[in-house]
Amino acid sequence: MYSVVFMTVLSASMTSGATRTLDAALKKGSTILNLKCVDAQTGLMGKSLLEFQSTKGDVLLAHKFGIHDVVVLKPNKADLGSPPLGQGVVYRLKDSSITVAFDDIPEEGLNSPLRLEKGANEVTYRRIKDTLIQLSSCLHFRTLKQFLFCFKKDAISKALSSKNIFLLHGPPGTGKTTTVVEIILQEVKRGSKILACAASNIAVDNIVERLVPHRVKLVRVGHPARLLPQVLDSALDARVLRGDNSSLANDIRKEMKALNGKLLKTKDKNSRRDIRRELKTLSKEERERQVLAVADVIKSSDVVLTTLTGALSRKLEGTSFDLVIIDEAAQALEIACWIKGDHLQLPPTIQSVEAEEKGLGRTLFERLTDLCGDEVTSMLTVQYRMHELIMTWSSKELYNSKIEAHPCVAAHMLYDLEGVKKSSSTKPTLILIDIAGCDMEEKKDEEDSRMNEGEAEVAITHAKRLVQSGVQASDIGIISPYTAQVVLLKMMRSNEDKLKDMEISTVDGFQGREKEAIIISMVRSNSKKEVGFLSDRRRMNVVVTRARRQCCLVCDTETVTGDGFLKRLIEYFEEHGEYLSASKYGNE
Ligand SMILES: Nc1ncnc2c1ncn2[C@@H]1O[C@H](COP(=O)(O)OP(=O)(O)OP(=O)(O)O)[C@@H](O)[C@H]1O
Repeated sequence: MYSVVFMTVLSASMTSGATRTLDAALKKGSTILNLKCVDAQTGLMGKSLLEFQSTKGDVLLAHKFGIHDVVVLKPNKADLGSPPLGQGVVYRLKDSSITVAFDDIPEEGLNSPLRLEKGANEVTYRRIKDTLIQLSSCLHFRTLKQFLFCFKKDAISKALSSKNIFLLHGPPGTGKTTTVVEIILQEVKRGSKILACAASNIAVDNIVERLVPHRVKLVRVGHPARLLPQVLDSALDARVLRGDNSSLANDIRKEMKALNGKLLKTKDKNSRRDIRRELKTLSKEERERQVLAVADVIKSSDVVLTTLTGALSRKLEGTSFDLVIIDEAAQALEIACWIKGDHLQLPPTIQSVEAEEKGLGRTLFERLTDLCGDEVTSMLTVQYRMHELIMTWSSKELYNSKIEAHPCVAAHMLYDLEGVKKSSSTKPTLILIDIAGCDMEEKKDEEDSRMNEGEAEVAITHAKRLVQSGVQASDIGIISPYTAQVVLLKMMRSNEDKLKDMEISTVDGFQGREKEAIIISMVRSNSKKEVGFLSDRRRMNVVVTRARRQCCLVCDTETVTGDGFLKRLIEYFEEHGEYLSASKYGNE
C-alpha cells in the first residue's frame, strides 16, 4: 500500500514541473530557441562538449538554465513532446553561449537551427522507481527498530562496533561530517570497502574534500559536469584517464575530436554519413575500454562516493561493500536510501505539492526517529563552528537549548583571524541591517523568483567593508533563499574584483558547509508582509548556522516580522547584535 502511494506521488512529482506549451516554456525561461552549434570538442573526460550560440545575435535571450542542469537538444521547430537529438548537462554558461556535455555527439540535425529545453533528470527518476518496485516486495520497517544512537564521544567506537545499523544525529556544527570522515578512515585501516552516499552532489563532495588530504584510495562516481571543481581530480572519469587503459582511449578521443571538427564543416551528405559511422565505431571502442577501466578503478578503491541515486549506477553493479554510510540522511527521500542527519535542517526538495502532502516529503530519518520515540532523541550537543551568540538562537529555537559551544569557538571573533583589523564591520558577531523604509521593494522575475536590488547592494557593500578590513573574500558567503537574488548578487560581484572568491548561493548550496562570515539577504519587502518560504524553520536554521564568527542579516524588518518565527529571530539580533539602518549603510 505504502509503495503504491509512493509510486503515484512520484509520478505526480515528475510531471508537475512539466511545461505544457512552447510559449509557456519560453516565458518560464526553460527553453532557448534559435541556437546554432558553433563548436564541438571532446573534453571533460571523454564527453562531447558542444557550444551553442544564438542564430540571431550576440547575447542569449533571458533564460533559467544553470550549470549542472540536465538539458535536451531538439530541432528548433520540433513539437514539445518530440524525441530529443541528445540529452546532456550544462557545462559552461556565458552571456552569448551555452556549452553542454553530451555522452555521445548527436548523430543528426546539428546543422539546422536548434533549441535547448530544461529536462527532468530521468535517470534519477527511473532509478528511484525501480528501487521502489524492488522494495515493495521485501520491505519490513519493523526490522529496522534495532539500531544504535549515541553521543559523539562514543560515536566512532560504537559505529565501528555496530553490527547492523548505526544512526548519528547532531545539530549544526556538532561534527557529524567530521565523525563520518573519521569512521571512514578507521574502517579503511581495518580493511573495509566503503560506499559513502548523500542525497545531493554537494554533500558527497564535502566528504570527498575532507578525505582527500588523508590520501585514501577513493573514487567519486558522478557526472563530471555536476561536481565541485575541487573534487574533479577524484572523479571516476579522471581516475580512469590516469589508469593503464587511458593512453589508447586518449588516442581514440584525439581521433574523435578531429572527426567532430570535420563533421561540423562538411556539407556533403555521404561524407557526413561516413564520418558519423566512423565516430560511432570509435565511440563504441572507447566505451568498451572505459568499461574495463572503470571496473579496475572501482575494484582498487577503498571508498566509493556518490549520490544515493548514483549508487544504483550500472558501474557499481556486482561490487559489494562492507559498510554503507548515508550522509545528510535527513535530506534524502525515503525511497532513495535504504544513515547521519538532522531532521531540523533541510528537508528533501519536492516539486509537487500533491506528492509532498501524500508523504513523499517524509524521510527515513524522520520515520526511524518517530518509530523509536525517546530512545532516539539523543543527539550530539557540543558544536565546534559558531560563536556562542550565533549558536544560541538556533539552540533555543530548535533544540530546546541543548547545544553548547566548545570553548575553542565560543568567543572567536572575525578580527582574531590573521590579517583582519578590528573595525566597525568586524567587531560585531551579529549584525542586522534593516532596509525598512528605504524604498527597497522586492520584485518578481519572469519565473516568479524574487529579488531585491537595493538589498543586494547593501549585502555587497557589507562584503566590501569586510574585505577592506582584511577578511579574505573566500571566507565570506552570501546566502539568499531566492534564486533570482543569487543571480543578481553574482552579477554585482562580477564588477568587484576583490570579491571574486566570495561564494554566493541559495541555502541548498551551503548545507554541510561553513564560512567565517555569512551575509543573509532575505529579499522579501512588501506591504502585505508576505514572507513565503522564509518562514521554514529548517531552512533558516541552516542559513544562520553556516556562520562561524559573524552573521549579518539584511532584511526589511517591517515585512518579515509579520511571521512569528522570523519576529523572534529579528528580536534576537536586535537584542544581541548591532542594529543599522540601510539608509546609513550607503552604497560605496
Ligand atoms: N572534535 C572537534 N574538534 C575541533 N573541531 C571540530 C571537531 N569536530 C568538528 N570540528 C569542526 O567543527 C566544524 C563543524 O563540523 P562538521 O562540519 O563536521 O559538523 P556537522 O555536524 O556536519 O555540521 P552541519 O550539519 O551544520 O553541516 C568544522 O569546522 C570542523 O572542522
